[in-house]
Amino acid sequence: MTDIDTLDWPRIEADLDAYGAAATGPLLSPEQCAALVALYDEPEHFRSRVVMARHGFGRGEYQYFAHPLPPLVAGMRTGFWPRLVGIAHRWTGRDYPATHAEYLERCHAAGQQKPTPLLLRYGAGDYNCLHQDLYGAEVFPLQVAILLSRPDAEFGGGAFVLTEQRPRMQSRAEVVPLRQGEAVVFAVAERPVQGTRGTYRVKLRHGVSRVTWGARHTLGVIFHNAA
Ligand SMILES: O=C(O)CCC(=O)C(=O)O
Ligand SMILES: [Fe+2]
Repeated sequence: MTDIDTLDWPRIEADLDAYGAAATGPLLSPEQCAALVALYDEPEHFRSRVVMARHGFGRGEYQYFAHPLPPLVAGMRTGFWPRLVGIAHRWTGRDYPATHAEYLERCHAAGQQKPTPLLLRYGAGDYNCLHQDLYGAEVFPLQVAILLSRPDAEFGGGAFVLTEQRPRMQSRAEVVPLRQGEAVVFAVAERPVQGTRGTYRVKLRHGVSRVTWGARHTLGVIFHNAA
């Protein structure tokens, strides 16, 4: 695994400000990716399973991790946190505590106790409709998704897609190509844009285009908990 602190943070931060999303470069090793994928078939790690077609969310399924989170998953939350709080503060004007553990206390006070990190599994024909991962009033504005499968070797299609809705304008789409073990950091729901007459906010949604063959797995890391 690459140390989160050694990722190219000036470039990631610049991409986040410009596009609302940034690929990190290599993060997890193929062995770590395989170990996370293997967890999917061990139900004791999870608090709930969602079959996307049943809710109109798309096609495919995912499971939310239960407490205690596997160390690698917990490490993604605590490791990314100090690198994201400055950006989140600039975007929202809110102050965030130095550690993710302290932020969880804020989530708990807001009635959001359930862990939100999740493992997603897509097969041929599956896709994830454009959405925002909001689970209550407490929202941390950035999240991370890590591709665990090898594109073009284990699956085809299945692009990570973001759309951005500017006020009174048509939507813009952004595709973030990822390698196995690479993460994308992206805006949960909105981001500020510097306009000529001050700052305005654009709405973002993310999803995954249709997987044309094979199996695609991702680890989703959301920093706020769920009600
Ligand atoms: O599978 C993906 O790439 C995206 C999953 C997702 O929606 C998320 O992590 O919030
Ligand atoms: Fe999502």
